[in-house]
Amino acid sequence: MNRLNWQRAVIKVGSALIAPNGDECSARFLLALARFITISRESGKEIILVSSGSVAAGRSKVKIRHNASIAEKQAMAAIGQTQMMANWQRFFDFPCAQVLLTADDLRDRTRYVNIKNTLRELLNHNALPIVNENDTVAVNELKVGDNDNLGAYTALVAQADTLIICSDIDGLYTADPRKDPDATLISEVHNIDESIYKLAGGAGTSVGTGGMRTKIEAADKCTSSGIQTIIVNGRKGASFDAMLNGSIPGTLFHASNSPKKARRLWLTHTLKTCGRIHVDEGAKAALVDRGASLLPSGITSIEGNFNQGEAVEICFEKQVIAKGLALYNARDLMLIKGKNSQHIADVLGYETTDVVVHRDDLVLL
Ligand SMILES: Nc1ncnc2c1ncn2[C@@H]1O[C@H](COP(=O)(O)OP(=O)(O)O)[C@@H](O)[C@H]1O
Ligand SMILES: N[C@@H](CCC(=O)OP(=O)(O)O)C(=O)O
Repeated sequence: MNRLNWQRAVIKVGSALIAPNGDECSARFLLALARFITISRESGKEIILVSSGSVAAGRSKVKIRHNASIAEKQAMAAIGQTQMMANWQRFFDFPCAQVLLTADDLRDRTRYVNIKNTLRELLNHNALPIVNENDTVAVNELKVGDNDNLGAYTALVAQADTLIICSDIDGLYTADPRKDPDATLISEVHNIDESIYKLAGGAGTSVGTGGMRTKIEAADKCTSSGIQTIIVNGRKGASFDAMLNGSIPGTLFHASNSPKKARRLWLTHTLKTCGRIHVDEGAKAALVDRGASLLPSGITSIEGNFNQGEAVEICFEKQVIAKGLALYNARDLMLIKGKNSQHIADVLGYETTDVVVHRDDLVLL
């Protein structure tokens, strides 16, 4: 029997739970989930929500007599998004924070780093980040397109260890149970291959966009990066009671590695380095002995012309001691090297963070 073990989760909630009638938000299926979020947070766990439902929530406010055009759907999203956020906020005493993203934001290195920093800061300040696609600007070419995959990207950028997809079905079945009465629930998946993808039909409900295929795609992205993925039935309060007790009520997609190990492998072997940061003895000791982040004060020189978010080698006396993602580009680092972090804004006119390489993005070699 698998036990649920997690510390930082992204919880994806589908339109079918937010707006079960296809228009207007409802508390009906969210109370049990809100309780799960509150209790989990009280026990020290971190949660980021990825919430669908803006189009469904705004549907009744945009009167149409035909199939909705893209602009009409974008208008529905603009109206529904604020309702969806307000609907969430009424369950919690802590602040809900709206984060609207497009695929373009996730592809752009600088924006990716900014998203990551913002999510980290929101969690540090005890807020509940609620992510959705920025539907009013995301035309087809710029779209992630469905919130299951957006949930996976969010889990990756937030370095979560778990993605929980709350749907209107108990988990992954051997076939779409709405069409095949003999379909049975699959409680765990160790390896996502073509045979798993073949089990999924198309989009399930009229308000949802993804169906089971996009949930498998999301699980595929996450598990290969060390993030376990669970599909549960968010319509059943019992699903959340079970998870609070450490059980897994739906389908568990096992992670191929621990997130730390997967990230270490990715940082060490997959990422191409674009430059070098040379550090002094104090910075080396901080990194190696204390597992600290790299501050500008310990930097002695810069090599190469790397951008923010690119991988660099960190060297002490010409030896590579670590590899990590730079939070400032080479040009700006030349200006702040050797300086105390509190002077970054004075020198550059802006400050993204007070560290140059965060310890989460750093691997010792
Ligand atoms: N093999 C399968 N197992 C479970 N559900 C499936 C399967 N294939 C297709 N589906 C459909 O996927 C639906 C869930 O997707 P969707 O309606 O997009 O939900 P959500 O709004 O939660 O994202 C189910 O209701 C079901 O009809
Ligand atoms: N951004 C869209 C999400 C659409 C979507 O993926 O819906 P779902 O399949 O219910 O998760 C919205 O808020 O309506």
